[in-house]
Amino acid sequence: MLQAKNLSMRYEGKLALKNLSFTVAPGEIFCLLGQNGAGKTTTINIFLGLIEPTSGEALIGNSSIIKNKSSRSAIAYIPEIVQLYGNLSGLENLEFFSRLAGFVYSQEELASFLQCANLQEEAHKKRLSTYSKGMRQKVGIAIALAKNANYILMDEPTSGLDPKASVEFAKICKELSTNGVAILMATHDIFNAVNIGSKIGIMREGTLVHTTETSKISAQELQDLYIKTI
Ligand SMILES: Nc1ncnc2c1ncn2[C@@H]1O[C@H](COP(=O)(O)OP(=O)(O)OP(=O)(O)O)[C@@H](O)[C@H]1O
Repeated sequence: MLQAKNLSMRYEGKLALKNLSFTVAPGEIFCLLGQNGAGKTTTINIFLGLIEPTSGEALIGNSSIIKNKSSRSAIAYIPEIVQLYGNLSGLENLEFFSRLAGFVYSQEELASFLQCANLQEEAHKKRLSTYSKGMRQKVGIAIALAKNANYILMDEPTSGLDPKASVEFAKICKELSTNGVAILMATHDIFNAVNIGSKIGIMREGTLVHTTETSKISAQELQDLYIKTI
């Protein structure tokens, strides 16, 4: 389980997170919504161990991200634009990043991760520089699969994806969650949040002001609640 326990974060006098607490259990997809500056990326960056909270704790299982750096190996990260090597193919990028995480796979195994991430076979050996944003993201998902990550953090993963790519992305996220992966996703996309998430949190000025299960709310109701809240 991912757990935020009373997280606060102060940047040069500005309080960006105020006593933020939530959990993301295995199999859950928790989508964080909120205006620009609400604190979503700060939350993700704390779980990535990139910044240290001013107070409170970010836990993976029972391990503190700060105190136990090895706990980070269970995490994969999919940013808005997945950064990969443009002159390597999808397959070569996957091989490189898997090795970096300590996993050595055969070419067949690597291809099967790309297949699970829904990257069409004819693209596997093409240079990354020829890939669309959605295709890059699929390589990012394949890397998460190859790392055997129990936790995946995502920051604006659907921004700029066309509707078909978003639907495919939602499907893969749901498959991952069915396999027990816990996903924490920051997004501005209300429709995708309802579609992908199992739980939604609305943040305002560093606090979580609403948490709801997606089964209990429609996209229209969520939009109304969001507008009322922020
Ligand atoms: N490195 C930093 N130094 C100072 N202030 C920062 C820093 N990073 C973020 N902030 C401030 O912290 C607050 C939260 O920012 P954060 O990026 O977490 O918001 P967000 O919800 O992810 O926004 P967006 O939707 O625009 O990505 C903002 O007021 C921002 O200006």
